[in-house]
Amino acid sequence: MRRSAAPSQLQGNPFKKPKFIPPARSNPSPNEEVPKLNSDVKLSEVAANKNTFLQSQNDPRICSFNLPTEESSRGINHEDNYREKYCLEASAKTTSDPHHTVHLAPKEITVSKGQEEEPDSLVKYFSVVWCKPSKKKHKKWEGDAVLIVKGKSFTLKDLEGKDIGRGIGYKFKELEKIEEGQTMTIGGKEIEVMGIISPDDFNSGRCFQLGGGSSAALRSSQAVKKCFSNPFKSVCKLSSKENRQKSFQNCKPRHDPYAPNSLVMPRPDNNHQWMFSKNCFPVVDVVIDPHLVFHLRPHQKEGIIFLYECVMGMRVNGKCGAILADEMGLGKTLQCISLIWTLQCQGPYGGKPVIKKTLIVSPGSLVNNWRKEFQKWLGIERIKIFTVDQDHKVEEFTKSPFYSVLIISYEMLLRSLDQIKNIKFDLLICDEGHRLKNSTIKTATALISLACEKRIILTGTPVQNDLQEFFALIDFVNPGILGSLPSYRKIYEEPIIKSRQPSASEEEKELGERRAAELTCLTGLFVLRRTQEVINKYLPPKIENVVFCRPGALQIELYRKLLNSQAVRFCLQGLLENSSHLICIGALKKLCNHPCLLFSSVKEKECSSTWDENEERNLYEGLINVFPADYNPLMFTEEESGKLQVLSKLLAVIHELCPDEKVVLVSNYTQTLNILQEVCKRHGYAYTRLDGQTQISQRQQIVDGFNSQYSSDFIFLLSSKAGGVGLNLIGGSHLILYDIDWNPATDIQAMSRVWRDGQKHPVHIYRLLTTGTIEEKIYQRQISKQGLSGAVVDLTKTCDHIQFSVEELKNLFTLHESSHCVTHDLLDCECTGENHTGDSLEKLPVFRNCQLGTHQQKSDSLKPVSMSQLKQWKHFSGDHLNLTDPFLERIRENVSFFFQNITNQTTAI
Ligand SMILES: Nc1ncnc2c1ncn2[C@@H]1O[C@H](COP(=O)(O)OP(=O)(O)OP(=O)(O)O)[C@@H](O)[C@H]1O
Ligand SMILES: [Mg+2]
Repeated sequence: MRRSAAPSQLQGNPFKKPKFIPPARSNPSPNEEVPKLNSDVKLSEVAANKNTFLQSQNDPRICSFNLPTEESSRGINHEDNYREKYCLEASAKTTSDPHHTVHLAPKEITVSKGQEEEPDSLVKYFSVVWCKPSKKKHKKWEGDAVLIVKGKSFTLKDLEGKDIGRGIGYKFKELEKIEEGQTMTIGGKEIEVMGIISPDDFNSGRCFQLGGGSSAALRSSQAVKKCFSNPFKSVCKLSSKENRQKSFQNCKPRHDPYAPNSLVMPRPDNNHQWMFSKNCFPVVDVVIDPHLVFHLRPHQKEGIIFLYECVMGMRVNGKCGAILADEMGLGKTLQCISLIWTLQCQGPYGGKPVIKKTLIVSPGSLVNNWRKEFQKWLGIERIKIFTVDQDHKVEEFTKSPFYSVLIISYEMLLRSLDQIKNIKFDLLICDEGHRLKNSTIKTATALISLACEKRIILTGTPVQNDLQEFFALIDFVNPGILGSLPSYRKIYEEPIIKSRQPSASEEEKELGERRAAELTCLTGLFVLRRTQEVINKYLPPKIENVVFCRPGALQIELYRKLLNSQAVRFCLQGLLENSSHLICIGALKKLCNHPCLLFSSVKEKECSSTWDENEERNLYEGLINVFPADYNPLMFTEEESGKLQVLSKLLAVIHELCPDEKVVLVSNYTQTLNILQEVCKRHGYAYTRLDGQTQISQRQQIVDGFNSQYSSDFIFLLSSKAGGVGLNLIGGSHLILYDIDWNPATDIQAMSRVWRDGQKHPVHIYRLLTTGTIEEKIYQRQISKQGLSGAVVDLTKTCDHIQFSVEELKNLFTLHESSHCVTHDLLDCECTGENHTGDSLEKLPVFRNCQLGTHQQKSDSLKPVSMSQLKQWKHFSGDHLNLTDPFLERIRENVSFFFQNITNQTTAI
């Protein structure tokens, strides 16, 4: 029989070959069975939570069988090596699975009408080749497939996971006897059985990775070949024997690996040496510059080892990408700088540098922050940095031999793509790289087109909430590792999503969980996320307050009027266009910030030509009459807004009690910032401002100015959406969130700007909400299950993405005038607001602080607090304030309720 087109026929039968080798297992001996995951290892836990299927990405129980051997990690024995510990744990838990059939509980075995024993639960899997039925002796096989036999029925799936044949009603005995080499006609296709697939290989999806064009084994072998032919060619060329001998003699580590506290990178194993050390250079220890090590936090040392292993292709065979998804403020920048500096000066083979040029792409507002961080950690002499801006073009970098690092914004990158493409970069770092989650957008396409193999994405946002976005990020750093998008969808996304439906069968649930676990395992090798807790101990205390401000009399009157408007009533009857409720919500939010904002909007609309047709007419009608006849929005008063009154008093007390401290004042709206700015002026507070309109080139200057101890600025006005991401505002130790966003990520991003490394003072955070209004509802949504689930951490998600039922809209459009705090009413708390000290914190489960452990998702500080966590906070009504907090004391008469939580309470406030 002639075998032709099926890929497995060209490569031989994969199921007769050694099984799929997990990519990072770098040196399995040829005869060694690759350990499979023991089902005892509770992989199902990983997927149990619908939204957290990848939460244990780096769970050592799953992945650590890929960790380096004792020999290969010898060099880092000066450090408390977290991996060694986990390696042992994992080896005890891994085992090979000899079974090829799945026997479910015997009670499921049924007897058919014909009394033929027909256990429906007995499922077998085979690798097959198929073609259309023909009488020809020499078959022309058209493709590989997976045959799934269950009872009397079967399904044939191609290697992209699509069903290509189905049949029922076969004789059980016929199907039972299927064996290797057998040919048969089934479902209109002729097949030949090539081998048996273990349930484990099927459930994990590995059988789809083998044999086909997207096979992981094939991919990695291709990648190996590619790397082998070109690994470090550009940086370590040797011409003559003489040169080589000379170089060999000079092969010494750049820094002493045995010095106390030295940080030494893992040595490459034999397999790596065979692939990459073409000139057979001796292996030399790569040692991080002690100057840097002195400053590094333990998690940063681990992060550098992780990044090193990834980009060196030591974790995933032939793949050199990584995602560092540490939470905000953990120092991703410093970890990358350490990596760049190390690879630029050193390498494991003869000490030759691994990289020459690095490209860093970041949001415009962070370009200069990168430069500053390089200077901060390495000084100006060690490394030459080039930042691209209006006056410094890429050409300058190209012409000069001095620069080794190019830093450019995403926007500039698009403009200079042609020049960038002509430069050979050995390392590409994309800061705030979650923007590449959509591979069709221009920036992503541009970056994908760059030839550089070593790619790192940095992001403070977890990457695993949306399976398609996850694919885009993974495929960017390690192209092809998850196969093609269609096959990824069939093999991972569809079963995982199906398994989360309430209607999913046990079988579907199990399959989804196994696929999720496999995906986790595969990607966890090069995705690392640690949470804020790892640096808490280096930070000063943080006092977080949620402050419920009583609305002003004018606000209440206007609020009632808006709720009685025709527009709101139509919304509640479902009579208006889809987006009408957004207009109503927008108006209520403006009113909460200050009535003058609403006044201006109404006046603006009245003058607009579209006023007559506009739905806003239904909303605003009669509203102007509620304002005093001579109302002038420019002459607004603080008393008209509950929050503004509180803010004004807060600023005064901070100014008075802490004259050396500064305040970051955040709003999502430019117009509101204008009001806040006016307040600063009226009180004579020196301020600086950064919003969407601020020139990118000026942003770092503004930040530096504020952070400087010599600056006279008291207040930093920040539009969080416009420029909050990635900024370090440690000059401020009080942060006031003036308004609330639907997306908790926006608020959390803003709040993380001050409580970070380098902060000297205790940090006070005030979140202002107007009691009983829509702001409370938005807050409740943030902290409720509904808000906590799903991709709440995605900064791009806006209110437009939220679907509201009429019931929810009714709740949104209700003003609770008599409650001190609707949020507290909802907590099921028995206290009456008399200085409740919160439920015992001991009752809370103890969460591990990094992804390498369990419960990672729960301790993720990017998640807003939950309702039950809020109940643990101290809380009290304004009337019962009985704390020594002088700041709260000063605002109590305008506040109906407080929640307070203190982290790191080591020193008195
Ligand atoms: N080991 C360290 N010692 C002292 N300060 C540090 C250390 N590591 C980082 N920092 C400082 O902490 C601040 C935050 O670091 P960085 O900007 O790199 O955080 P990040 O992880 O990129 O956060 P984000 O996700 O918000 O961008 C910076 O000012 C940085 O200089
Ligand atoms: Mg950053």
